[in-house]
Amino acid sequence: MHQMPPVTAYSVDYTTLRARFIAAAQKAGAELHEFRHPLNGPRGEPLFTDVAFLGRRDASRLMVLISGTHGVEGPYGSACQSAWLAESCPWSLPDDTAILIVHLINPWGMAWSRRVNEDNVDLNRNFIDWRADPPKNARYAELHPALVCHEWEGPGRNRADEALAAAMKANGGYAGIAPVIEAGQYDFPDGLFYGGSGPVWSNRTLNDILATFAQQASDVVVFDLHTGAGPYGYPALLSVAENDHSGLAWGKDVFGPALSVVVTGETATTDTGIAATATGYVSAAVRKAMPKARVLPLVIECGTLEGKVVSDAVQADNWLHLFGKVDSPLGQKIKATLQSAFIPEDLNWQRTCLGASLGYFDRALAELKALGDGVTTRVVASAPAAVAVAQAVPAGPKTGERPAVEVYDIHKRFGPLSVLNGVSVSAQPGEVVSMIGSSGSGKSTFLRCINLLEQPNDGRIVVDGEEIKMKKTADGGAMPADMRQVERIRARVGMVFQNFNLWPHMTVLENIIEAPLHVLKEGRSEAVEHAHALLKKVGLSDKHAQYPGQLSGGQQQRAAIARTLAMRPKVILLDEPTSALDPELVGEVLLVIRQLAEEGNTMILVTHEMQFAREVSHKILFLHQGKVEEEGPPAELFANPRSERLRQFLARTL
Ligand SMILES: Nc1ncnc2c1ncn2[C@@H]1O[C@H](COP(=O)(O)OP(=O)(O)OP(=O)(O)O)[C@@H](O)[C@H]1O
Repeated sequence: MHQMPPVTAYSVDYTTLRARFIAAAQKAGAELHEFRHPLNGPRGEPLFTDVAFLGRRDASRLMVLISGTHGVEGPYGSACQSAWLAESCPWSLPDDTAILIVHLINPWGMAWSRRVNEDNVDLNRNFIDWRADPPKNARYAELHPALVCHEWEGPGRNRADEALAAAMKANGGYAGIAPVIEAGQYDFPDGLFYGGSGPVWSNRTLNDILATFAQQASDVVVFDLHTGAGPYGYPALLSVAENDHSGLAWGKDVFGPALSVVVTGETATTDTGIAATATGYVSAAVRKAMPKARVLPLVIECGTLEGKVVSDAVQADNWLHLFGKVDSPLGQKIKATLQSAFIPEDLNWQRTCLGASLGYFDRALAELKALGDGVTTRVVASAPAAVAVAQAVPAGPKTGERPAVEVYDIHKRFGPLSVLNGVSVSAQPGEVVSMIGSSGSGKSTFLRCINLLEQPNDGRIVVDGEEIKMKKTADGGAMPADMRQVERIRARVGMVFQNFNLWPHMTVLENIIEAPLHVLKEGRSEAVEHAHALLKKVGLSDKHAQYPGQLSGGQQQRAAIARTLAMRPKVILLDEPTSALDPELVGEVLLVIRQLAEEGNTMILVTHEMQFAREVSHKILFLHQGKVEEEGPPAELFANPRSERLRQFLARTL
């Protein structure tokens, strides 16, 4: 369904996006309305926020899609809106379900390629309660002179850069000052993340639109479509809220572990890449605008470049509009840098983000329709693997069944170095356990001990109810007693390595069928058929005849995952599966792993991708110096770390 989205390359031109959107909306039979912005675009073109409405105005179930809150991110949201409208034509909605699409709510920012609006306001800081005093951000005031310097280069700029570098050093890097900068501020109209001095045009217009089209609804799912935070090419599903509310439980019910909830607050933290310290989000606005409805506000956030790189691009753009000339060569360079920080000119990124987002839309719409049918089992057509993220009922551990794997009290020494000092873990069928911890804490060694790629010196390992027999060694340690049993059990434990470990002299297909043919003794045609199905699942149908050297790292890792799945493992061990990849290839692999989680595979994952671990895991183990220092469900462990060591680790990595 979403493997080849109709729009393959995003346009970054306002007029083109608008024309595409209107054409798609008309073809879909939507009711169209336009809201004229008071200012024009850079070529004098008039600017509008457009609204497409599908379904009956009195429908009680409503889905809302908002694009372009941060203008320059608009091409992604607009492409999603147009593609979804076009793809599902002709639309047939049940009487009681409607769709409201708000196209480019900050059209000025989109047309001028700015994240902010015409008043330098970050719209996602503007939806505060303007009857009260805006929040204070004293720490931003200290940083402001370093962030907003009138010189592009020269002594003043050097001093500003040095001051910023010193602030970063004192706070543990950019991650230490980002929560202050991105919290938003209401005192410096020329500053970054400025929230404004009152409701801006886009704020008022969104509220007008919701007052006109959304008042009748009682169950509402809202998507606000963003780019620029999180791992490259990974569209994360978030819900941002100042406090708990009924929509969040609904969201968890619908999307399960795929949904991360970001609870905001002055000192709140999150590993999602967005600012938990900020207020005034669109998510708050939509809830306020529909006080009687159950509203699930969602944000899709498609990761691009590192936080500091994106922030530098935003800072340069701020300088350009305050002190520079947009049409100078330097101005054009700054604009191009900003655009590529939010909309990478990378078809793979664009397709992945588009396809995954349409999957989320499908999922939400199916939920709304199911409410009306009184259907309790949620079913939605599944999208193809590499981009399918929004599945039916989210999987979870099957309690009451025999654990898929149990490991007790593992010890491992390398000569004098004691690497594991009694580590235990168990995973129920369908459970995803992630192991996190500093480099050298023993995570990989532990994983390798589970399938005896390393021989533990002590401990017990039980896979699918069968315990690996161990015998004592002369030095008082232990080793497997029966290598044939080890081989048999190993065949039930899949392993995905950091460096893929594909055979370079075999094609992708040969790599996948090799073990099923020789270890499982499957017939060739059965193995080949299964391999093709798995290649389809990981989005590599067309690569079966290629050699690993002809594939990108991300494709090789997806092929390696298909090879692991070919053995129909009881448990899959993944050892830092994305850490050897270029940043732009991480997202595609994470999406495949997330799909495996959602399909109910049992997995033990070693990873440094904290946000991802939080999303997909049912349980997280924090390892420190070869011991489990802390373990628990991700929400608890990340929000309330009990040990100082975990607190420090999270502060360093988030
Ligand atoms: N084969 C080996 N021989 C000797 N020492 C080893 C061996 N394998 C691992 N070690 C040591 O064991 C310790 C734990 O390594 P391990 O790779 O398990 O850590 P980790 O937590 O996975 O780290 P990272 O996150 O950097 O991958 C390290 O000090 C490492 O140098």
